[in-house]
Amino acid sequence: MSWQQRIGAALEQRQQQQALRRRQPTTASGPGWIEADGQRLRNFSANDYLGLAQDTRLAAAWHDGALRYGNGAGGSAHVTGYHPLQQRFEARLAEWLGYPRALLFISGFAANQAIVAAMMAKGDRLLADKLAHASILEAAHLSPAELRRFSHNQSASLDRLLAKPCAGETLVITEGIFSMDGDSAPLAELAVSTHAAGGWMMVDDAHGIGVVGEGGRGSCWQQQVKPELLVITFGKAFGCGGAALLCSEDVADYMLQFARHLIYSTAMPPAQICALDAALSAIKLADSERQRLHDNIQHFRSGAAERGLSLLDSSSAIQPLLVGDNAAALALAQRLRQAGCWVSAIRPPTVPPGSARLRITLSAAHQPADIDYLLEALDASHDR
Ligand SMILES: Cc1ncc(COP(=O)(O)O)c(C=O)c1O
Repeated sequence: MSWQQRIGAALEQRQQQQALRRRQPTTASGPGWIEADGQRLRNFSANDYLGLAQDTRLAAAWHDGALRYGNGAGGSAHVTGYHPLQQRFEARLAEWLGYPRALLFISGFAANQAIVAAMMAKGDRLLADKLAHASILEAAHLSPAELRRFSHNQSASLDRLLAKPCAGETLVITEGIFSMDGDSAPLAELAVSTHAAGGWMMVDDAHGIGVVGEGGRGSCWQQQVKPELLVITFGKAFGCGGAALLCSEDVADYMLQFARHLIYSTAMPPAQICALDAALSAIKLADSERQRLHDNIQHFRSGAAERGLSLLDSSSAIQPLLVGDNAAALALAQRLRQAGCWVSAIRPPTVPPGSARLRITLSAAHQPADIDYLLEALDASHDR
């Protein structure tokens, strides 16, 4: 088979499965709104849970930062790209979350790849939740360590895997709030099992940080759990981009030697760090936004129940409506778009086969009337 035939066959297969992915240019159009193809739509697909992605405080900090410090970091943090702003912001994050150290990464995907690659060696064992994010599983598949997956959120299933002997080290990985299902991991139970077996725990709290826990400190804070490795990302509630690992002094120093995504990649631009610093200040003060988001979630779930719409069991800002069939999920997303709501259809391989869904996300930027509008549109468009 030639390159051309291989690529053609893969695309054809995706097409036949109604799983071909396409991107559509969109622009933000005011908090909670998006513009696509000249149409302004209510946006129920973003991870901008607190409405910070368009916050002018962040924009001003980014703008001022670029004027003062330039556009790019100019090199890896190991060369000339480690700006004092980064050092200060890392210290601020560490203090906020009660860890000795924080290390910035340019994205959550890069952080997960780097951490798994640096931690895991041949003979080790990586135990990941079945629904762990692609960035974790991708890294795990590339790793020489053995990968086993435990049933979603089932500590008994994790216990069974932990009971098997392993000559090397064990790392258990889960998410705080799951990106596609919106439910929370039983972190305390998983931590007890992991530590009883002498393992370490890594939690990716991309969807919990800023949103849950006292002052937005995330799922681990909320559940009083302190994993050895905590990953937070800044593309969601922080309204920006980038990620950080929270860890011990030794782990941070170890990562600086062995995390190749840190060593061989240009550091985060200082102006972006200015915006992140402003985002952290905003998040610390965002109790009313978190309350509004919580109210929006309650409002949506009770409206969905009244209309007989079956949502997955989630109390987070991620409210999936299971459809099952790929084509049906796409058609429903299309009908909603015609009705003025942007909701993404998520299909395999992002989610398990047969579980295509609408991934509805709510934000503090939504008004109750926007949510009523979506509920009416869902009621009218969804064949149940
Ligand atoms: C759970 C989880 N981890 C990691 C990532 C990747 O983060 P980033 O978008 O910063 O690369 C995502 C985002 O899509 C996510 O949902």
